[in-house]
Amino acid sequence: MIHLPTLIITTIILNIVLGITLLVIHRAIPTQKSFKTWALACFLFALANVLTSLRGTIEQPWLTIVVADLLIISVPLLALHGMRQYRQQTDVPLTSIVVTLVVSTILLLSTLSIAHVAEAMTATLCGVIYLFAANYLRHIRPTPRITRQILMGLFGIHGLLMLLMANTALQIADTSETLFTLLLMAHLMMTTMTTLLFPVLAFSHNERRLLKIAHLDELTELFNRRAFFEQGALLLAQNKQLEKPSCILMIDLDHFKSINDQFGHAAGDACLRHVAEIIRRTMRERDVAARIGGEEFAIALADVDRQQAEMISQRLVERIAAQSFHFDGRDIELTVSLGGILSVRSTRSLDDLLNDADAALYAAKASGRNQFKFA
Ligand SMILES: Nc1nc2c(ncn2[C@@H]2O[C@H](COP(=O)(O)OP(=O)(O)OP(=O)(O)O)[C@@H](O)[C@H]2O)c(=O)[nH]1
Repeated sequence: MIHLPTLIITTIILNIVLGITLLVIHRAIPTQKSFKTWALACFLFALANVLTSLRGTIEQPWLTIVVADLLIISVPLLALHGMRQYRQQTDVPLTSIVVTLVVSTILLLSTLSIAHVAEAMTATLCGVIYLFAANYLRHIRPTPRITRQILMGLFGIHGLLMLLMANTALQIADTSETLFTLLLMAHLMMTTMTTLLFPVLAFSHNERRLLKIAHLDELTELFNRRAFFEQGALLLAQNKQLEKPSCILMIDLDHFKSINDQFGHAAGDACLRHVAEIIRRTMRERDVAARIGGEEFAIALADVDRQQAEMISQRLVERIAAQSFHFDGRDIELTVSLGGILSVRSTRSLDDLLNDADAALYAAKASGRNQFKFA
């Protein structure tokens, strides 16, 4: 079993190294202030550990408990602040940090005489902030799902662990030091892994952002026409290699001109975003969905048979018709027509399949709209 002093020294050294690493990254990309914030969090964590370890040596509880605990609380606060800076790419007000630290100071001063209660309170606060941060990560997009999920998991575990630490601190009299050391070790591992993952999150986020500029339709954030031809062709090639059928769907809003005329262009844009969102929610990870023209969407489906393709098409048409759309307090009736083509041997080009899907779409329009047809 690792000794508590060894663990604390390891924590201090590791956090200083991590902090320096994050500062180096910040020097390389000075516009990303979040790295400086995360570096500060590491240094404060190291300092907090120095102060905490002095608890048995110097009789200055305001320093070894109040200041140390405030530093510990500021660590998840700064991690969260860095994520907010990252998401918003602007200066983020420090209000929430200041308010939390002021409230914490008051609570710490009032519980100072009962050290375990102060410790439990600090751990509880940290736990809650980590859980909040785990939830906040859901909003950082367009980051790859896996990076986000790992970080969310780490923050979540970290939050629960801190709550467990709070509980342990309250019962410290009957709890062995071993459990506390174990918890501290897990806490240390979490901090290290989270800090190491921040740059990964940031770089993959940046890469996604560049990808987004080149490949995404600005209005709907689905793929644009060019990206559809690239990604769709790739999917067809994969299907061909796996000897799986390929399916292309084309979707066109019904009477969209009259929606624009009646409710205005902004309402028309909102309708397009609404339809895109339903498409996004209906698609699976490997499907390729795009806005390929003004009010025209195309989808290449991965790995479906005729029955599944028809089920997806029906679901899309029905969902769009069923979900009433409101804009500026007014109800807009929105339906789409859908044309599909399923090529069993997948030897045909994307262009070719799109033409057939377009013909089927035309047939769906001719048959009265708000329906799907397959070629
Ligand atoms: N708001 C908005 N309108 C667009 C956009 N791109 C194209 N449009 C409009 O979409 C309308 C398309 O109209 P049409 O091609 O006549 O088709 P429709 O009225 O939907 O009729 P059907 O397709 O036959 O049901 C035109 O009025 C375009 O101005 C866009 O990005 N935003």
